[in-house]
Amino acid sequence: MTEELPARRLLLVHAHPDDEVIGTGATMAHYVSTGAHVTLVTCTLGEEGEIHVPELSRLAAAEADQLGGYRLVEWERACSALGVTDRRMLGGTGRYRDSGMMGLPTNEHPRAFWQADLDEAAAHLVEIMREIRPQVMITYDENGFYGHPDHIQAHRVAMRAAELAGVDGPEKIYWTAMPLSVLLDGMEAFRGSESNPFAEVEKVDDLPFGTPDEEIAARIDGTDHYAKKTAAMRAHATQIPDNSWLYGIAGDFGGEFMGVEYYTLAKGARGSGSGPYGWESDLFSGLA
Ligand SMILES: CC(=O)N[C@H]1[C@@H](O[C@@H]2[C@H](O)[C@H](O)[C@@H](O)[C@H](O)[C@H]2O)O[C@H](CO)[C@@H](O)[C@@H]1O
Ligand SMILES: [Zn+2]
Repeated sequence: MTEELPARRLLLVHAHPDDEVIGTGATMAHYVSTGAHVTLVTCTLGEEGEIHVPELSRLAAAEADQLGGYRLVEWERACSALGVTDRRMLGGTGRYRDSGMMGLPTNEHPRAFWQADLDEAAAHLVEIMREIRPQVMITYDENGFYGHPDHIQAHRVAMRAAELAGVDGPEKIYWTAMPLSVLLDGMEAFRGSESNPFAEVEKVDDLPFGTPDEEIAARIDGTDHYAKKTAAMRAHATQIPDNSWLYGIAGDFGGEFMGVEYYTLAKGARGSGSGPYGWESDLFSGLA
């Protein structure tokens, strides 16, 4: 199968519809534009999410429980905006359910991803790895970037699958990250602004995420694709309201802020890089 695919193949493992764009949208659009094969695997339909579109409020889990189906459509539209055609739901559409925020009763739902059997869930991903044989995989760190149970489980399943897949698994594994210097710039840029996501944050260490700059391995500049990322964010209207601070960043910083995404390297050898910490500008750097 892989002989029919492009030489460079990137696999991304995300928890909910909208995670793909928020954390890695510019990276996905960038690699699609370079001719790489980009495969997105999303683990749940986001059934327990909020709804920021009032006329859709009755789709909520506590009412019609139809939000998952609606977010599937949002996810398809967002992937189309990014140019990502190979997009899959782990184990098939609806196999694993959004677990809700940590500690909520929804964590105990029988189909909650947080309850998934690790090797059974990983086996679904191994199947995709054996088909695609990605050289590079992107997922979250052990804390799921910010501690959501589905993000933590996505990390565990992705790392377990890479272990089980052996030679068919990725040679390099990256975890999404945000450099502390970028967070500090963001706190400064938003100081005093109306929709300030950092309003309650006294110091950067109070945030559930943030990585020392020297621990970052790659900085992917997808500023050329910032408009695609913004269009993909707009596709996720139930999760990202028009007045979201994410658009505020885009407005103030343009592509510079929203179009650049950062990663730590969890597996594989770092390729050539630049700057004070040798940040790679290509996730496939150093691969044959
Ligand atoms: C980006 C992300 O992972 N979003 C998740 C998250 O959404 C949060 C949740 O609705 C919370 O109640 C809000 O206060 C917070 O602002 C949201 O980011 O968790 C949802 C439920 O598991 C999930 O559907 C959504 O995709
Ligand atoms: Zn998520």
